[in-house]
Amino acid sequence: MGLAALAAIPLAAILPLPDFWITQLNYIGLYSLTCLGLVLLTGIAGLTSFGQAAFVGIGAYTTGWLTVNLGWSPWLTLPVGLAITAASALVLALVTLRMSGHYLPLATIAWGLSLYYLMGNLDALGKYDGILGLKSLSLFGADLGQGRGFFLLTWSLVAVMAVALLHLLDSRAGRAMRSLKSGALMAESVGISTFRYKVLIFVIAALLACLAGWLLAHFQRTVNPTAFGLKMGIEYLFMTVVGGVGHVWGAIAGAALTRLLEDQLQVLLPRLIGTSGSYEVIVFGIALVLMLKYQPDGLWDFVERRLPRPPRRNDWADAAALAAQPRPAAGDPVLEVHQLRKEFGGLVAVNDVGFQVRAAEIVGLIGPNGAGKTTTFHMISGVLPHTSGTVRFRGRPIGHLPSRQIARLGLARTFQHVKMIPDMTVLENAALGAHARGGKGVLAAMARLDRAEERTLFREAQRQLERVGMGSHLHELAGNLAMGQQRLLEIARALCADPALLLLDEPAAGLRHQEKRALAQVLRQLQAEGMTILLVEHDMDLVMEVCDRLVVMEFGTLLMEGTPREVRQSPAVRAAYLGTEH
Ligand SMILES: Nc1ncnc2c1ncn2[C@@H]1O[C@H](COP(=O)(O)OP(=O)(O)OP(=O)(O)O)[C@@H](O)[C@H]1O
Repeated sequence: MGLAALAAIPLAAILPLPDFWITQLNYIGLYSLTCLGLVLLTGIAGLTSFGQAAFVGIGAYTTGWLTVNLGWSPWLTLPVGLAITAASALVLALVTLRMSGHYLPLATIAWGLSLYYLMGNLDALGKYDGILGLKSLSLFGADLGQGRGFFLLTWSLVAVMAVALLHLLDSRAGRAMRSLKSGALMAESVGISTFRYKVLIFVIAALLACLAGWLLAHFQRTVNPTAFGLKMGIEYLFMTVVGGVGHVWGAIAGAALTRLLEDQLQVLLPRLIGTSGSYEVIVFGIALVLMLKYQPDGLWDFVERRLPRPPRRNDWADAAALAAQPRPAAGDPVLEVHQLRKEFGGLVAVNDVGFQVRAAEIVGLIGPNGAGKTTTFHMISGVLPHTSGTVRFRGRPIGHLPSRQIARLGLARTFQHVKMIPDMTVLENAALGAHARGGKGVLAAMARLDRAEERTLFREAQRQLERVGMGSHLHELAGNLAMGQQRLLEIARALCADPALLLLDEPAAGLRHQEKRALAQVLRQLQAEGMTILLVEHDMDLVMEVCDRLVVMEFGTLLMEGTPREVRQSPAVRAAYLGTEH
């Protein structure tokens, strides 16, 4: 589709379209570039920005000032504009992206407003009159003007950027980006630095806006603050939402629909109403409300749901295997928990608990509801900081490390409430688990230089899915899976990390009898292959069947440790489960 779009551009340029339509298409192309950034920022990463127009302004003013005052070639001003944009976006991202909830959109509004007033008040930038007399772009001596030449350049850039973003989203880095909207917990647990990816996305979106600004300045041959204010920032977001904020092609659909509708309404509405005025704004407002109610995922989502979704072509069957970590020798201590404590205010959720897990052992952490099992899991895996105590993984203290670093050391986990990306396929979800075993970044992905690594990641994902009996679901959307299958997918994702220790939080919850039998089989098979497993589980049949040892907790404290037989015979454990005194 991307290549078809690229090929269609020269064709469109030679069509006998009136100049008016070429101008319209040029505006649509310019808006599309900024909207492409917003797809990544808002649609993929879930970060709302009203400040994109300010980055368009940086691109436009940089080239305006340098070409008019210093006589630079516009082609030299582009890297300068991109550098200024990257630096300012980086600073803004570092300051704002740790903010949660409404604070980020508010910060982008503040950014948009302050840049607008800065541009409008600086003498050097011509205050509110702006900079006049820019030259149009020329390439190899040919003036690109405002017509077909400019059309070719702008739409080539739009197509290249759209294809680059499509490539990016279908890559290791892209999967990490697509995982951001579901919260940081799962992504960090597979070794992804969510903050780093958010910053990257913010900078990419700003660079796309800057590129649009550079083009716009030479298209309009004048630069003034109106085109870069908050109103325009809101309009870019509006276009993207209408087009389909989660889809690359939605950016172009939104820009086209908005521009064409705006233009038609500006002519039609005053005729219908009988007086002139900006009535199109009111119609847009109503349209947006209706759109958000009836088609919240935008125009392109409506189109895409009607397009066939061919399964990914399997090109990884003969890919090389990923390098694996050396396994600890059977019997070596893999996990040592000592005097681990967690206080939530006055509540002691985990009270100086200690136990060990040795290599190739399956240990069950059991206890009644609220005993502190999940909290213990969270502390071991770095999700929650502990109040006191130590955790050692393969002899190394890990208590102070964030979860993504613990994951990278070889500790993988699943969650009590399954965490997967519903609109990614089962295969892609599992491949997320192997994130830390790959290294290709954003640029390699955009240029499709990551295919060899991608094949190794998918080969591993398929292998692990087959290992847990999910080999026939590779291309299904994870959101369509039954609960039991989702849990197996989480286990496969954890296995993709090549862990030395697997923490499974209630893996049998929601599974049917047959699925539980299959799970027990998988766990025993993993153990036979040398895997070490610590699991929290309420299903006593499963626990008694697969575990070598059990650690029993009650009210945050360690009640007893022993073999399943010893635990089954313990009056204290029975009393704890029945809720009687012991
Ligand atoms: N973030 C939190 N803030 C305050 N209290 C918490 C928090 N998380 C857990 N708790 C409390 O800590 C105690 C232990 O909870 P935890 O979820 O670890 O138990 P659990 O053994 O995993 O229970 P279950 O089997 O029901 O999942 C409970 O009393 C719970 O209410």
